[in-house]
Amino acid sequence: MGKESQSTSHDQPLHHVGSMTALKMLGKKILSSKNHDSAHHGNNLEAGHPVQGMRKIRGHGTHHNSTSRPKSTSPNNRKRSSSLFQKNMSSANVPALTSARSSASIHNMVAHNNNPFAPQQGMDMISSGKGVAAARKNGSGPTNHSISKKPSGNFANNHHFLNNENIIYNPYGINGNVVPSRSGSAYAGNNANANGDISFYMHDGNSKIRLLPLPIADPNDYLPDDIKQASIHMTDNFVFDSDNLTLGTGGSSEVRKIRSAYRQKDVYALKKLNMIYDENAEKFYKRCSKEFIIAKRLSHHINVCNTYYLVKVPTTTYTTRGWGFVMEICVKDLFQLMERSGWKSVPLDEKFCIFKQIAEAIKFCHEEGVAHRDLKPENVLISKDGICKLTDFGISDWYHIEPQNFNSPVKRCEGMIGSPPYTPPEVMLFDAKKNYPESIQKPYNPLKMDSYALGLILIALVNNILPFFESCNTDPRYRDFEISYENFINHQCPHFRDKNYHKGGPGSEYSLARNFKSTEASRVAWRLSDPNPDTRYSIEELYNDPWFQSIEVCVNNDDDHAIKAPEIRKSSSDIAMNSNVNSNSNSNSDFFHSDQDSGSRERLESPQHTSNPFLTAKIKPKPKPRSMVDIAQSPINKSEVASKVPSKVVEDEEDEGAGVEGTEDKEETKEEDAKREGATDEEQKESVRAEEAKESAVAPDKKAPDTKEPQETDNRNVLAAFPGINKTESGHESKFEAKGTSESAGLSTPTRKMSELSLVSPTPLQLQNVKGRTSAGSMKSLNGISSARKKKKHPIHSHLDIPGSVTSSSGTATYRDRTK
Ligand SMILES: Nc1ncnc2c1ncn2[C@@H]1O[C@H](COP(=O)(O)OP(=O)(O)OP(=O)(O)O)[C@@H](O)[C@H]1O
Repeated sequence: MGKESQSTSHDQPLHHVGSMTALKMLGKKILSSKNHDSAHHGNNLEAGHPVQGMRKIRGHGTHHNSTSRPKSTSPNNRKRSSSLFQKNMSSANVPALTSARSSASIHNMVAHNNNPFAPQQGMDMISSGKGVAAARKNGSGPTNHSISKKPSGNFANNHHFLNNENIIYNPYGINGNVVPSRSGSAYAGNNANANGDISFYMHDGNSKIRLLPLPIADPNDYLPDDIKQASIHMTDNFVFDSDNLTLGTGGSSEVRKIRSAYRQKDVYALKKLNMIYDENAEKFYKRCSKEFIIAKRLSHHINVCNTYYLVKVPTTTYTTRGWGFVMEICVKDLFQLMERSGWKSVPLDEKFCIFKQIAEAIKFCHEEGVAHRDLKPENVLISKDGICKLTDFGISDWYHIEPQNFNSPVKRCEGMIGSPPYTPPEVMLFDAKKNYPESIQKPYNPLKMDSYALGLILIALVNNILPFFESCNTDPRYRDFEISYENFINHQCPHFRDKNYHKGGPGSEYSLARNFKSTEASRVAWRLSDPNPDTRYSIEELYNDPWFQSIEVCVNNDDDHAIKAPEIRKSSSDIAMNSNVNSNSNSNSDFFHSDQDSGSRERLESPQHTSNPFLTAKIKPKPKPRSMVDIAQSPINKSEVASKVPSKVVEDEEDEGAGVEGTEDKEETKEEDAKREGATDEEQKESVRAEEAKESAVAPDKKAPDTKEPQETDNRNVLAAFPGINKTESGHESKFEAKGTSESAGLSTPTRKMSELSLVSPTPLQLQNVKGRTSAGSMKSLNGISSARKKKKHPIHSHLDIPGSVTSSSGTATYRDRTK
């Protein structure tokens, strides 16, 4: 193995990439897009040209029973990467923490990737062997905001250097030749406009970006019955955050902050999904619905990021029309923690806790019949409580030959997928760029992909570096690792690979074992990252390992942790009915509602005649919207006011026990009511115009609508007709969010750290942090903590409490909590 490199400081000035300007004229759009990293990363990163040659491979592997055997990497392959390298690594001969780009052939992404849980019509593409892959692109993506560009060239010259860190950040391993564009958007193929789809001309400031053709499909058409949704429009119940905050970007998505339309404090993430490459609309819908189905079904574990809804997203100044996932919002991803300068000082037991939480998530996925297949730090989110949450099931798949029969064997895969170096060597053999002979490309076990990635993550967590760039013999450092591995077994521990062997692993004479400071821990890391998949630890073996069992974690799945599920009051039926009434005023709109989204809308408009079994609810017809003249003559709708009374009573009852927050929400609502009732005629007219305009676009700083609409009761009926809806959410309703306690806790200090920056109540994690720094009296002063909170297990580690390179007040701004 190579030697560890010396840390050298190469501070670089912080470059902020400017936001794109929004402009929409004559069917052309340039959407504004703020970069989030400049706001959220505490490190000083200088942008540079992405590393050429670094890659993250991501896509859908093909299954063994595929008729065609696709080659892996193609020019169209999806690329995404994050890279942390030690500075001077070339001279030191050892790479620092890296994650490399991912790419996968469009043609192999979904081969064998069937979706047994989707409606039949949705299965064609998924089992056809044709898939999609997306590239994370260079340019203005949020994560790239804090990195500047250097001329692209050889590998060593294209690192992103962290301030005071000898690691380099290259989140997407993007080729510098790529024309910068908004991250997460798709490039059109040459024939993108061949069908005359006018949507081609609607773009985000880059002519290569495509939009879905109109009408946007109804998500319910692609979902199995049990997770069909009452509300299919994001704007039914959510609004974009007016800060226009981008939380992250991926190869096929942009993640933005949204808020409940009813409780402004309730924030969620919207993963807006983009078409990729030459993907057509149908492939897009099937790909995205599959990801959603997997994510939704896994949304009942504390270490899995909750995915709530698959919704239609309108064209707004924030985003282009399409589909998106409404998700639990997190603070950052693990990669962003690991790149912080303070990461090196994080105690090992905290790192092991993170590792075990990720393992918990993977174990859960496997128990649910899903292989993640793209496990890496970027796909582990950290909640505001410091809890690890697995996300991004874009290339996950059901791994049983018969997906619904968990007794059926594991389905083997073929093809290049995943993210080097987390992609194991047996998968790298399918990388077309490596030109390995087909004879050595063997179908692989997708579960062992997850084991290997876990091992690499553990090594990266502990060493603050990644041991190599790619897990294949074209990487000299990987060859070193293989040789070390064989040496250890041949010369020191011949039984190391034996089942139930739980004696010591490699010691400090091995560079990739040294920092574990325990041969028990190094045993687990090495067993998981065994180059040989046949002897590599399975998740079951990992859980049998005594050292792994001894790791103390902050949270368990049965802990009473609060995940505040989105409140759904309006169903799409309400919108549909409104759309119908207002359709004349929206004829020129590019909002999907205004177009002939007739399939779903017609059903929703007349539920009593619907053929959709999910819409047989006794939907009380919504009162016809009042005309502007009517409103001008009589600003207050008496019938509406009357109908509010019982509705309010119900809410009051519900709010009992909801604590301070419920009270505040009522205050907010009262304010709004007062405002509305005091509005002038002109304001009322404006209000109506705004309501009508909702069909064409969502205003950037849209206020939460009236929360006391009489249809609330009706919507309960609607929701009652959807057995799957809110199933996950109801069990996780937040039991605590005291108001204003962070202020009393004195957490707003100039040198405060990230976990202290909560603008509302401190999390248990924060309480733990505060406990370490304040007296018991101070703890008691953190009042407003409900008994429910006290029941909650206190995390024992401060996973978010990792200082970055920037300690000045300007740096403090970068710690802004995105979940507020
Ligand atoms: N729920 C969330 N809360 C906060 N940030 C998020 C959330 N989901 C995703 N992100 C951020 O956005 C980034 C991209 O998300 P994700 O990996 O799901 O996108 P993707 O398009 O599937 O990526 P790719 O396809 O390139 O692997 C994440 O790495 C993370 O930083």
